[in-house]
Amino acid sequence: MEKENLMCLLRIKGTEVSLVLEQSVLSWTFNKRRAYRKKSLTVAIPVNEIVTVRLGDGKQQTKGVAPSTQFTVYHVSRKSSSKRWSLQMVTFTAPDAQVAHSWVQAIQKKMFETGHTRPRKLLVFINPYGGRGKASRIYYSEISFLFQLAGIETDVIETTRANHARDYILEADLQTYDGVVCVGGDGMFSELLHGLVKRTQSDSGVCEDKENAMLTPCSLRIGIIPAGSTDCVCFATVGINDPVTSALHIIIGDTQPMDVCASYNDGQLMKYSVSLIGYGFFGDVLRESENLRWVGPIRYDLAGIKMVFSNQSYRGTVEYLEAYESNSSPRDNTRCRTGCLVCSESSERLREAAEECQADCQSDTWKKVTGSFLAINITGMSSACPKSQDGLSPTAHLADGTADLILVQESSTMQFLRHLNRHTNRKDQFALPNVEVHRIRAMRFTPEEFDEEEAIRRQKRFFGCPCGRTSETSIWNCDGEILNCAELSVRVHHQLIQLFARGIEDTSRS
Ligand SMILES: Nc1ncnc2c1ncn2[C@@H]1O[C@H](COP(=O)(O)OP(=O)(O)OP(=O)(O)O)[C@@H](O)[C@H]1O
Repeated sequence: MEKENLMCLLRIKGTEVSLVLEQSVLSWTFNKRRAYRKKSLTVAIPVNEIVTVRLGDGKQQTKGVAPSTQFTVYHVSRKSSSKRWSLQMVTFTAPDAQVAHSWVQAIQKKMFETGHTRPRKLLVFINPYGGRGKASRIYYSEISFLFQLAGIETDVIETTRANHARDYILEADLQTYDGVVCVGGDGMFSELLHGLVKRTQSDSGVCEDKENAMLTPCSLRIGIIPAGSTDCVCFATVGINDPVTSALHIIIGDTQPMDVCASYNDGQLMKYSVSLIGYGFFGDVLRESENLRWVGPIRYDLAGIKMVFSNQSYRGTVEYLEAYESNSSPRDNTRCRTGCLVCSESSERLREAAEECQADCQSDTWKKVTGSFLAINITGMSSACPKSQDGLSPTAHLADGTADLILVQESSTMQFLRHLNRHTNRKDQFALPNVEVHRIRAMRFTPEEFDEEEAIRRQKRFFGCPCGRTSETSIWNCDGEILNCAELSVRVHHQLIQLFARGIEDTSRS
């Protein structure tokens, strides 16, 4: 770029501005205070938040101005206290066409220099039934033009059956893509997760069924355009369920690594998951909600109420491997936010400890808790959602190689309700005598059969088990899908996948 173009007098809607392009920021200052006195006089946008720049007036025709002297910058805009992003455009008028052309080239060059993580080609899966059929409309009316504007090529597939996306990823030639995107809910995300992790392991010759296998991290990133009835993964990684916000994170190439939990039963890989793996309460709620599908999304609330009052607990033994020494704990009252140091420093820490882990997993350093559990929850991230803004474990990290294990021992219905209620009122849900929480890297659970006396006691309860009979064991709820077993072991895989996201931005200080 010509040196004189780094700073230049231009016009926005007839008002003179000084436009400055620095290493990573484009800013303009209104030289006349009068017309813009209510607004900030200088506007600055990071170059990496520019979506595109084009010659022309971006449809804001200014009378008497030749379009060839104009250029338009399309960029991310955010309200200070909100996580919602939108697309803004601003049109500059240059003294002549040559100056306008040079500015476009200069901004494009800077975008290229800072934008090596931006995707150029994406594979998009739309679940036409996601979110009660709204996914296709959301994609075609709100998202596809954004990708076009940013010059991103897309191959779009509308799924025709469950597991269509997963199976496609397992077979297709993915070499030309920079990422895969799902337009749907958590179920669609889970399909992409399974497809990508399995595909990566098979391409790299890793046997994923072995519990102690070192899985190969996936190089393709996953984008989530939230369009389902549950979009928890999007909420916990972006901070809001808004399709346009997510699309803009994809376009500018944000990258958020993420831990993945692998669950095994009897030596067999059962599922991968990133948020909740729950036995007892959350397993029963899911099982019960399946019987209530006909009532719609409210089925989860109805099943939840029933299961709270059934107050069913399940005996067994939980063993876990604690996380390595680190500067975080589940009770430290911090939050995993954009640029989290605990996550970014975890790679170094875990690399050093990797060999030790291999040894530990076979040795005797497992800790043990035996009891009668109302709930056993393992969550790889906070599992925040619109209903519970801080989530199941508010301080959990997205990418530090750990999960939080929450054990809720048998208690009265009132005490359990108090624990559940604290997920929504920001009180400490772990500060109760029957609740404990541990930061872990692996866990295994062995159910215990109960004796005749216990069986009779359970049969006399007013609210029986979800299926109407007395159940010795619960089932596991793994990211909203049923694992029909009680014995389970779980292992956390550090930063196995990457999302087009940047974690939740800390907007409290802006
Ligand atoms: N074309 C299809 N037909 C039927 N099922 C599909 C199709 N495409 C995807 N699915 C399945 O639908 C399930 C739910 O999809 P998704 O998560 O996108 O929507 P949702 O509205 O959030 O779903 P839920 O009602 O389960 O919360 C996924 O598990 C996925 O495997």
